[in-house]
Amino acid sequence: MKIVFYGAGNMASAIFEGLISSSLLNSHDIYLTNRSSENQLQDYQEKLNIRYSYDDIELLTDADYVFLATKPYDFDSLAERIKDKIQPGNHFISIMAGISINQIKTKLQTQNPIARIMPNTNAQVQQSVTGITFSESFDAGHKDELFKILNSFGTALEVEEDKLHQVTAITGSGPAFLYYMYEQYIKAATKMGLDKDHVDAAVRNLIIGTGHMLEASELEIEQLRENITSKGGTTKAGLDALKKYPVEDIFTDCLEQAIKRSKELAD
Ligand SMILES: NC(=O)C1=CN([C@@H]2O[C@H](COP(=O)(O)OP(=O)(O)OC[C@H]3O[C@@H](n4cnc5c(N)ncnc54)[C@H](OP(=O)(O)O)[C@@H]3O)[C@@H](O)[C@H]2O)C=CC1
Ligand SMILES: O=C(O)[C@@H]1CCC=N1
Repeated sequence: MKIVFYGAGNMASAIFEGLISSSLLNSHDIYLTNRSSENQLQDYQEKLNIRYSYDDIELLTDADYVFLATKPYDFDSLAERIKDKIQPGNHFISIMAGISINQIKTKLQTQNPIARIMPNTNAQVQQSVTGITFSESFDAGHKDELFKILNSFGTALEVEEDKLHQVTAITGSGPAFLYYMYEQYIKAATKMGLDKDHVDAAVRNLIIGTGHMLEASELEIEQLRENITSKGGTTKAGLDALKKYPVEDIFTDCLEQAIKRSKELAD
């Protein structure tokens, strides 16, 4: 199999690093290119043994899956770069937020199969939650094969194309929203009289351990929380303080704004 990444930035690298670690593919199945940051490609060649090129004919010839992994606003220049060099067997996989299959089809001037995916950077540790939607021309055999590829770096779920806006906000951007909360928790914790480095390490372990509990336990999240909350105890005191703030409203606003921006990018 030959997989090409147009764009080797934060999201693409999480995917190809996750793919290689999963051992579904080996590094020689993957080719990278970007706009101009050749030093990055050289680093990946040295570190992961992945080949790179700026020759689009070499890249696209015999490529089964071609990941479109630029920022949405760079897609026009990418489309100009490759539209005359597309090969019949190329299946395009866009990770770009907002840009529709129809827009991709029009800009690339192609009838080749196109899928849109919305992964997240947890792909790097094979834990991406990935939404996927297909163009009509994507046949069943290639759909199955692509699901195998996506499931090797997490869990893929097919959704209607117009639902990708929600997926983008909830799980695509989601890690950033959670990281932001953790940052605030660490900032607050460092005011409690402990050494900053210790707090940082302790909270990282707290987050990792809590994630493992979610994975291992069959209990609802609410029940897991209640199991920690003793009557008249410290947790209840802290939670009562937290409940004075409209936490759900804050996250509703956060997700609505992210969905709105995804729709704006589509326009
Ligand atoms: N970051 C995330 O968590 C997620 C991102 N996404 C989507 O992934 C896409 C990429 O985001 P991210 O990885 O963060 O962005 P980065 O800025 O980290 O990477 C963008 C990459 O695109 C390359 N590029 C730009 N123009 C061209 C071109 N004309 N030809 C080839 N390569 C080009 C850049 O190359 P160079 O360095 O040489 O300029 C760079 O390698 C976005 O569309 C985003 O919506 C989706 C889900 C999650
Ligand atoms: O911020 C963004 O637009 C991209 C899409 C999802 C995560 N990062």
